[in-house]
Amino acid sequence: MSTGHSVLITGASTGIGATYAERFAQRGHDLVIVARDKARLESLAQRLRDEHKVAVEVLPADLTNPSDLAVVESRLREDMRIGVLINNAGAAQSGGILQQTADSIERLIALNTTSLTRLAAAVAPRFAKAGSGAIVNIGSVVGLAPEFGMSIYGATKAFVQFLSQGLSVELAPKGVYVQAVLPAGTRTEIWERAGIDASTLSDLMDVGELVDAALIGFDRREPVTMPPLHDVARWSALEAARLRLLSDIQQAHVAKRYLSAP
Ligand SMILES: NC(=O)C1=CN([C@@H]2O[C@H](COP(=O)(O)OP(=O)(O)OC[C@H]3O[C@@H](n4cnc5c(N)ncnc54)[C@H](OP(=O)(O)O)[C@@H]3O)[C@@H](O)[C@H]2O)C=CC1
Ligand SMILES: CC(=O)[C@H](N)C(=O)O
Repeated sequence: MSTGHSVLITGASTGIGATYAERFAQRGHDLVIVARDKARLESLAQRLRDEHKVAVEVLPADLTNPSDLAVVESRLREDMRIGVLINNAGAAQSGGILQQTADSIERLIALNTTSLTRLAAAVAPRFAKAGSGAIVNIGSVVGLAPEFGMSIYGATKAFVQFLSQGLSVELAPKGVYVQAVLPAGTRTEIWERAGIDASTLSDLMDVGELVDAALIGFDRREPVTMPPLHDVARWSALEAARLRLLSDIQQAHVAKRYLSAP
């Protein structure tokens, strides 16, 4: 039997998104599940309806296609039952900027950042007006690691983290919860899709373990949830260092080290 609001999940045909769908269905929420592969969405939907007695609607969309994206945006703007957006759809790309093409880079940015931002922007005014609602954005620890060698992917994920923290500042006072979830390597199809042989990678996290931890962070209303980070004091220290750096920025004059040539 369904309870409470419904949840719209992007990238729900497999991996982290499909696991979120499973977990929210277990919690009794109706779902709207979005991805390109309609057959896979239908089969997941039927299983979740049968097993959990919730309503699951399939909304096939390629989020890099402006007209498909517009349909999902309208749905988020207009469907008053949707109380949670899980902004999960995303992809990675192997190689660096010298190997990637401008078109593949554009597609990656369109999916990982533009679509995620537009969906958040579509739902935020309704949530803010209602004084409730949650937006969950899936980033990655790679967004903290320019050294990792996935510059474009990492940059999209740094964007997701910054956006989430900024939206949290904007929307928390209006009763809207925004969570950034930062997984590390997790066992899903993302590797194969990016042309990376996952069998060469050690220690990938199980997707169920990842999503269960992310949902504990969600229930605690954490602004940033990093399931693979073992010592949370390290995140607090990074945030404190960032704030100290900001407090040393003096806009009116350059720092002394730039007052004379080398
Ligand atoms: N797995 C990992 O190691 C990590 C993953 N992440 C992030 O987690 C999120 C989910 O990744 P994960 O589950 O691993 O990846 P998967 O490749 O397993 O799943 C990606 C999902 O996104 C959907 N998707 C891909 N392209 C589009 C598109 N153009 N339009 C709509 N949906 C699309 C896919 O469905 P379909 O093909 O049917 O469209 C699928 O449901 C991503 O944002 C990823 O960056 C972060 C850190 C680590
Ligand atoms: C680098 C990856 O592709 C991975 N999904 C991650 O974000 O850790």
